[in-house]
Amino acid sequence: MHKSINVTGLTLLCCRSSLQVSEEVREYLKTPMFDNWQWEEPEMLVLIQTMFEDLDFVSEFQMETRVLQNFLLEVHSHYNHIAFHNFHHCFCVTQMMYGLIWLTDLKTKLSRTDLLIMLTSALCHDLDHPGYNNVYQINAQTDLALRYNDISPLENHHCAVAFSIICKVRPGLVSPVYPGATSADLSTQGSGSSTPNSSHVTMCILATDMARHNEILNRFRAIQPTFDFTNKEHKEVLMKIMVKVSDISNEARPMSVAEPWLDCLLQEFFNQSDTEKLRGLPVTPFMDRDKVSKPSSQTNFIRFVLLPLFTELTKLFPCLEQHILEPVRRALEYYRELEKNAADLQSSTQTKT
Ligand SMILES: Nc1nc2c(ncn2[C@@H]2O[C@@H]3COP(=O)(O)O[C@H]3[C@H]2O)c(=O)[nH]1
Ligand SMILES: [Zn+2]
Repeated sequence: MHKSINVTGLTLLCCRSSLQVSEEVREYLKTPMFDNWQWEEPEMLVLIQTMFEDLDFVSEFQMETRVLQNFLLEVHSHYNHIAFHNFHHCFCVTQMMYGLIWLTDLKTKLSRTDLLIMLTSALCHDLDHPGYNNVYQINAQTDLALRYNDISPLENHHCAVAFSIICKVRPGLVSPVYPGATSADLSTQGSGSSTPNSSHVTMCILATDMARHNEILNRFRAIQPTFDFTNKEHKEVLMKIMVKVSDISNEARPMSVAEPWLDCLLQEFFNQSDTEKLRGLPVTPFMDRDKVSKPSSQTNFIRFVLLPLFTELTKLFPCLEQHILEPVRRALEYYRELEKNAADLQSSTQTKT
């Protein structure tokens, strides 16, 4: 299901476009206001390269431009042409992570290695997503479910694909993040007591399985009042939370950016539930086109998933209130209003008939 893309052409485009990232765009890229819909995929690759540069990864880890570009091209080619879990989603999650790093001033609180792990995890977190979720994988007894014994089959697969890509483009890019690296960087770039290794990227990607949402959020809630950036466990929970927040952050973006994302998500959801119906599998209720509407999908998701998660992160970083919490509250009001209008319309139609 990989895209057939002319890699040489894309590389050329990358190189050409990299000359054009203005100071203004670099600053805009650091905000949750960023509008992904205005950019083509080759431009997004250049923007991701810019993120690596502006977080000093390129200089700090002596990344060769060619190796970094090869890595990004491999990542790009391993996202599928599907409605939601595609390269645009990968870009948005990575860009939100990048924005959060700047907004929370994490550059002064975590090591460059930790930040590289977080950005790499965001980039790789949905690699080769087939457009059908874990429940489907398990119910349909797919190869992925069989391979991973029904345990986070998709997330384990995303990690496996990430590894295969990283091994392919090694050593330039991954030496600070992965074990077995010969680079002396490993000993100098480490974050205190924690030696960076592959398990950190795996840890972050596996944390995106929503089946583990409450477990991870509750742990963060418990440590949040006494949070200590030098505590290894605290830091790891924060890294997981940052990837999770970035992954489900569409509603923190301007409505003009967020709403088309919801259309994409529902398209993928409905496709899955249609397939479930066709194959006689249990139908996932929140994906069922006969039960779900745009407003009902969002009011529940915002109230029960987004607000509790974003509120907890905002306690640690109060500056995030205006950047992620307020837009999500506005989105809730917007969808509540739509839900109410739809209910009013339905009851007035019923009265007439
Ligand atoms: N209803 C709703 N679900 C979302 C939204 N963003 C993310 N999700 C869900 O959160 C999940 C995060 O992990 P997945 O990528 O597997 O699938 C995602 C969707 O099921 C959203 O804006 N609305
Ligand atoms: Zn995702």
